[in-house]
Amino acid sequence: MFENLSERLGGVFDRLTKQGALSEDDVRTALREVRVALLEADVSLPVARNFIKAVEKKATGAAVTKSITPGQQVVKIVHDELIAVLAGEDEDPGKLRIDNPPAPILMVGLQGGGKTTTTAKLAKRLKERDGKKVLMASLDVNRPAAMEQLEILGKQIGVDTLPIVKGEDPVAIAKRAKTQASLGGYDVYMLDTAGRLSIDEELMAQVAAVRDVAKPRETLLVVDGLTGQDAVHTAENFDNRIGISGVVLTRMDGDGRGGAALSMRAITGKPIKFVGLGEKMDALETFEPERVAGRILGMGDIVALVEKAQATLEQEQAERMMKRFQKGQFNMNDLRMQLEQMIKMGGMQGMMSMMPGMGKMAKQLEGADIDDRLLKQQIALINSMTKAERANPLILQASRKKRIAGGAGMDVSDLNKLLKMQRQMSDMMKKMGKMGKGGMLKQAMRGMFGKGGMPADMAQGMDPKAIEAAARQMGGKGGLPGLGGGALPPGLSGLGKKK
Ligand SMILES: Nc1nc2c(ncn2[C@@H]2O[C@H](COP(=O)(O)OP(=O)(O)OP(=O)(O)O)[C@@H](O)[C@H]2O)c(=O)[nH]1
Repeated sequence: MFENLSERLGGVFDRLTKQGALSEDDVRTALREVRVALLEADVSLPVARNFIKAVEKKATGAAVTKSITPGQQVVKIVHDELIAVLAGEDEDPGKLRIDNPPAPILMVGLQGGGKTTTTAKLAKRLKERDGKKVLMASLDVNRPAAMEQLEILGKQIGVDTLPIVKGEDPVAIAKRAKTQASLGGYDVYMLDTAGRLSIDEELMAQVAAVRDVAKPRETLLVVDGLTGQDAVHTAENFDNRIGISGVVLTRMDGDGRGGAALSMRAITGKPIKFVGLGEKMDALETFEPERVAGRILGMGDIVALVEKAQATLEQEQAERMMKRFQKGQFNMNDLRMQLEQMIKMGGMQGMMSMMPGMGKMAKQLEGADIDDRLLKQQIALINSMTKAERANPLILQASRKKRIAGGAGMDVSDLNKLLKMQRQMSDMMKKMGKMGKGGMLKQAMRGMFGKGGMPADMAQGMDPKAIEAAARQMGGKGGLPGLGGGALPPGLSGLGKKK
């Protein structure tokens, strides 16, 4: 149902194959296409616009791990955002309020949307999955065939229907259904109201009158998912007049554009509880945002791959480094990894904005024209060392230093700064390792390599005094606000100074 969107996005994402953090241009190009694709999938303009805005914010400068491409990263961000919009706050969309038996469920919608079919499908589901005793009643007095249709479906699925009494009005039928449900020991009774070709006053008044006597626990709007924006308007109308608790989108098995789901959730704010996927009585499924998002993108594999790559890489790296740090080992390879990680996290600024108490500093850096140049130069210095030198920088004598600096096109004084930085970080690691018996280090590592930089739980898990002590150990003359003493190794305090 979302072929258009997936094909288009596939094309865009294929082009984004470079490594490194995502540049604004990469993201913008991709998002322009995403937006067109959303509109083509019948997502309404304001919804598409807001969607793009949210993704843009998350994607620009997003960290990219080694084993995935920026394109894959964008897919993941778009995917996550789709889920966020589709799911809203609902935890379990398929769960209905059917406490206090008999619980009334009111089914509303336009004619031909699939209301009667969905009533029966849902009754079958409640009976079979939840073991509920269900009674169904047709309130469609305008079309006697509709009442018979429900009766036939009831027999087919083994669910009772309220006997048809000719000449009764919908409110009277609703009252009779309630009485029969109470007397018969039913858990649920479902009221299938009459449909109209379009929304009209008479229809709304009739449904409102039924609602007032039945006081439904759930009022489910059944709409044809293929009608796109019309379905969204219908939902808005029914919600304003009757008040709905959820939506069932039918005909999602068709080959329509399907963007209605996204607009529906974003515009009405009502949860999509079920989707109809065919004419058969079993063709009703709980609405699963992950599945729909996967279908919209047609890229479930990539998303899983990205998640797996990130998780494995992060965990392996974190564990390996933690073991070394606990022993107080911190050589040039470790330093290089740290510097690379900093670049991936959006440079100094990006990293600091993720660290507790350092948001202010990140702001100050904003105007300071800092790029990743210094970090890259430091990495270049490390790269021009031999394997033995990286593992044990203590062996670096004057001649080696000259060779290394020359190889990286820098001065020996730059290399000395880098060496000092490595020594201080190594000392710090030793102290931190002893201090918290690994506890603090573990937190710090998880913060560096876990999801999304430094999580809030890191700040919570840390003793403020320990943070201060560590900050003091990290040295540096220009102390950072929010972290007691200086927090940056001296080599890094030269950031931003143009060479
Ligand atoms: N492919 C497909 N067909 C469906 C789905 N849900 C309902 N239908 C079909 O749509 C047609 C109309 O469904 P009804 O349940 O009679 O529609 P209604 O909203 O009750 O219509 P009125 O009773 O006239 O108000 C039937 O042929 C159903 O089998 C679905 O999810 N997928």
